[in-house]
Amino acid sequence: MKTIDSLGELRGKRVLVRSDFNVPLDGTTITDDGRIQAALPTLRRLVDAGARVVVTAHLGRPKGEPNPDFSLAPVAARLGELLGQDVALAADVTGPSAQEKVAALADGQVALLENVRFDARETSKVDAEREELAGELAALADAFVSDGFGVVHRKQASVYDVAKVLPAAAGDLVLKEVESLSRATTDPQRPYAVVLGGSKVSDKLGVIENLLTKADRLLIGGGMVFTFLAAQGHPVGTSLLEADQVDTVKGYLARAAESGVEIVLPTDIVAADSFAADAPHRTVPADQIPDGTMGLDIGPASGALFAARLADAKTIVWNGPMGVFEFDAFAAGTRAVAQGIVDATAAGAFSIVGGGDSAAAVRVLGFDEAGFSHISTGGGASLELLEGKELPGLAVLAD
Ligand SMILES: Nc1ncnc2c1ncn2[C@@H]1O[C@H](COP(=O)(O)OP(=O)(O)OP(=O)(O)O)[C@@H](O)[C@H]1O
Ligand SMILES: O=C(O)[C@H](O)COP(=O)(O)O
Repeated sequence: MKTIDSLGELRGKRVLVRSDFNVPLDGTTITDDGRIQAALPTLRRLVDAGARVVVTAHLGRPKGEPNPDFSLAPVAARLGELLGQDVALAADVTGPSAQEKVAALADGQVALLENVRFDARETSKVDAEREELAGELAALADAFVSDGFGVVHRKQASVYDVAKVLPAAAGDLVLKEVESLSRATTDPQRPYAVVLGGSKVSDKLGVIENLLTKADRLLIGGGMVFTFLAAQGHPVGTSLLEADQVDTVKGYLARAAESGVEIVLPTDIVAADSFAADAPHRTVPADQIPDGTMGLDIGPASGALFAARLADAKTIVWNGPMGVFEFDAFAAGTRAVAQGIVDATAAGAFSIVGGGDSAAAVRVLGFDEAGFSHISTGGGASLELLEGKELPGLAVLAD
């Protein structure tokens, strides 16, 4: 991929940077600023080079129109604190306010455009519509740096189309992510263990198909578990279940058995009466989830089992929390897996944590990031890379 060096002298040049500032918010408070921190090396490098930096990013999934709940204002404030300079926030994406903020930039200053998904053309499936927005973004800059790793799997105007119009390069975060993740895809050291959890079950079930040909062990937790338990004929109460995927999962189990891939499922589950922080709950055998209860975490025996199956692994990929870790009562499984990965890493494994919530869980639960080899800012993006798919936002940066 082309790098920032290929863009030549940057002093006085307007450089458009695509970052991924899709951070978790509680109202207007950022609960985990990991994605902003991860964007700093590229932004500081451009600032130090004297570029006039114009950042574009999205937050959440607003429906193609301005919505104050999805404003990047909290991000502009936090970014300003971290960079040690005021970051002006444009009130629009490419309109008069954006043009005015960009025109006012001095060398080494940074401005942020408002949530690019306030413009419906950003995510349009119609090429001409995305290209039109990309043209407007390009008019604000002389060069483009793609550094929002978490969105490079999206064929969107600010990720993909704009890179075709301006001289374009990959930022330092994108390069670092691709390099680290490729260690798990090209010739991983074995045993290679993948831990999957979270709630985007249908997205991630597809990944399993591909991983069955690559990994030695698949450890399944989080909301993913219940479709597996159902495939084994067990009751799952009111737990998260992809009923139409049960047959597919039966196929995965059969193929794993044939090909010698070990699928590790929880043996106990924390079953709650409702989806609430203070819901009454108890630990039950995984094959006996009582009617009317929902599994919100893997149980303590499963946490220990998962840690044991990670202990001798040499490559570990983890995506998706083991339970609803946002509630204390259901965080123990995620904590046990995180600790298991930290211990395996200390014993020499190469470990990757991917996914917005998984990375946030690591930090919120108090783990030192240095205990993992790589914490990816990408969820879907890192999984698609691990699957071996071509990512539009990377392909467009090819040298
Ligand atoms: N048993 C469960 N039932 C319901 N939700 C669960 C369960 N286990 C985990 N979750 C929820 O899954 C969510 C995270 O899932 P998700 O698939 O989005 O992971 P992620 O790490 O953010 O990856 P990505 O970046 O791809 O979204 C958390 O908010 C957590 O509460
Ligand atoms: O949070 C993410 O995974 C990225 O920011 C991409 O967001 P999206 O799934 O809404 O495209």
